[in-house]
Amino acid sequence: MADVEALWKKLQGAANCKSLLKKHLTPDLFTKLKGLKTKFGGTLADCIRSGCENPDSGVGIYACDPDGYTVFAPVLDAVIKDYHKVDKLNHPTPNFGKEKITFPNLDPSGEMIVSTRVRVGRSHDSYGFPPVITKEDRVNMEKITVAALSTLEGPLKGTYYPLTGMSKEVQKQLTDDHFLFNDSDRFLKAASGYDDWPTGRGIFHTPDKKFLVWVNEEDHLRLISMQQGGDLKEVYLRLVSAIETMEKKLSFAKRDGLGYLTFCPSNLGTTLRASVHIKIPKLAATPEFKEFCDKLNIQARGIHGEHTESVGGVYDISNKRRLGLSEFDAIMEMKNGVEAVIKKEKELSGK
Ligand SMILES: Nc1ncnc2c1ncn2[C@@H]1O[C@H](COP(=O)(O)OP(=O)(O)OP(=O)(O)O)[C@@H](O)[C@H]1O
Repeated sequence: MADVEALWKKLQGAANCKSLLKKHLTPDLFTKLKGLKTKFGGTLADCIRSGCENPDSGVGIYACDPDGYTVFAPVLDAVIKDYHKVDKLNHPTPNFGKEKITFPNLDPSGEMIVSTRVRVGRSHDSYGFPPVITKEDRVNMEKITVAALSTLEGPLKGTYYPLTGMSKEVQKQLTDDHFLFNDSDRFLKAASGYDDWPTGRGIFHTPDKKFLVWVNEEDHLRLISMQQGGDLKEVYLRLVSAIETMEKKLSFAKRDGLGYLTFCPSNLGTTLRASVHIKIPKLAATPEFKEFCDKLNIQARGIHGEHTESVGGVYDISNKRRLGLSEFDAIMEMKNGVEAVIKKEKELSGK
């Protein structure tokens, strides 16, 4: 209890903090929630530690485990509604809309889009999230995930490479090439995301690295499809095929109204982030860039992941909304946003 009180005091003292945690964890709610525990043993302190220690957090709260979304719903629901801009938590049942994906390459000339990537997160429903799991849990989860992955066939057939024992050079190269994660996000670190690093973590990928799975990074699983250029249709359909196959092999955490559950509430619902790395030096230099993206429900990031800077006018543009819409709608929102970005960049370049 001393822990949660100290964290609360820190949050209260952070005058410039603009996180959703600070906005929605009222003194009343704090009093109501501070002594509760989930069935995985998770506490409010486990959820808010990162946001209290990093007052510059945008969201500031993680779920300690799948049950945290129920036990700490009074604060998490408010944060979720605010982040995803929804009034109600009535996420629809999954709908990938495979038969409706007929659009052509988003950048047939290949001049602007460097690469396209779509990812989803999935959580084992019988394990907690990083703040409440042990080293043994991580190893067990790795085992069941890898066993399921090893049954994939055809274009999804690949090999699992554990982080333990992987040389620093190989790790760096894979990370620089945008395939692998690292342990450098201070928000995730404060949320126990890197405890027992690198035990239980690894990457599965096909020989061509077009389908990859991150094991025990931020989420228990991240399924990723990516390739050079702007063929979003090919990238998305490959991912859907992988999701449908993995669903049959593992049991994932879901909640009515919230969709698939992930460690960070910003990811739940579809858990889908579809992005392009795209050269937009002109548009990005305009003062209205952020507003332009906001209006289209898209988000711009640097090209080495969230909280990084752009390099040479190349930005990561992705759908911002993941909850309250279907996977198909999330993909269409990203596609329409990217098309608008391309049009604007061309206009500004006089093309
Ligand atoms: N369209 C893309 N093409 C190539 N690499 C990409 C693309 N989008 C993202 N990446 C790479 O994927 C890695 C992970 O990025 P990042 O952490 O921003 O997103 P994420 O995996 O979707 O997770 P989160 O949103 O939780 O941070 C980074 O190396 C990033 O450069």
